[in-house]
Amino acid sequence: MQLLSSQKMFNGWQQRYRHYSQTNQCDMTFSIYIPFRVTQGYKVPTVYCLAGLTCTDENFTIKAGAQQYAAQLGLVLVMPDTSPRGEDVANDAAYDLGQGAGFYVNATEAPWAKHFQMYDYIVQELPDLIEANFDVTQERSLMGHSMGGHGALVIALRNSERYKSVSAFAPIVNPMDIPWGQKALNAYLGDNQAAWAQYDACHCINHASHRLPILIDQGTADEFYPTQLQPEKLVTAAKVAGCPIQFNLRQDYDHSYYFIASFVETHLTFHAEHLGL
Ligand SMILES: N[C@@H](CCC(=O)N[C@@H](CSC=O)C(=O)NCC(=O)O)C(=O)O
Repeated sequence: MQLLSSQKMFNGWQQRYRHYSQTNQCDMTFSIYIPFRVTQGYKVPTVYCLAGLTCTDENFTIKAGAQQYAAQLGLVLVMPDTSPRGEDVANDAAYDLGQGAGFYVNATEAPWAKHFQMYDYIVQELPDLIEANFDVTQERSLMGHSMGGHGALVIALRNSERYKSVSAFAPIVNPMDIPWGQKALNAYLGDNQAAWAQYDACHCINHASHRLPILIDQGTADEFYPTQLQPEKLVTAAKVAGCPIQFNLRQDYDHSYYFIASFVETHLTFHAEHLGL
């Protein structure tokens, strides 16, 4: 791992690293917030924060205002990139496919399959790297925004023994049924609907072996709410599946990081409680 930057923040450290990813076959960058408690010699749990379309590891890091709460609660925050990147990595001119739009899937189709293995990267390679190199426990939670909310929900529901809780801001919950999802799943997985279903939270929730707690916040003024997000579909599916879900509709909030910053304390407190802090 190569340290790219390190700044003191709320008595802890905000850092950025680059490392070679065996899973994605290219260099990957992530950001991490390490609270003061770790510098005192304690191991603490980790919350992985997955960002949305067009984002890097820096959007959540810079705009969400999460570090002050992570410092108070004693949580490490890990902000991964949203896709593999580089000149040798496939891309598309559109903002919703290719670099910056990995959709947290393991691509099976050319030209994406060689590098776009973001599901395995987030589930296995990145936690292995974090847990080998930082003073964290193996207790983890996931949160995400929009495409990152989709990633957080799918990964937590499919690997519910690995996570204590999952939360999302304005998540895509039923990608098989909305334009962003149909475009990405078709490109990355071909037209195999069974493969698509493995990356659709409304389907995955029926197979979740543990009933892990879910928190979702959605702004009513979000331009993507009616067409791309529709989180109520997951609320209905969760109730049928018997999964505990808390859904907050937030009046007049939009899709931006101003919305996330307004409720990030609530989400981190939710995770801290389920992580036993
Ligand atoms: N049309 C926009 C779309 C990009 C966008 O809104 N990205 C969101 C996530 S949307 C779902 O995953 C985002 O988080 N943007 C970055 C930010 O810092 O706000 C465009 O013009 O690109």
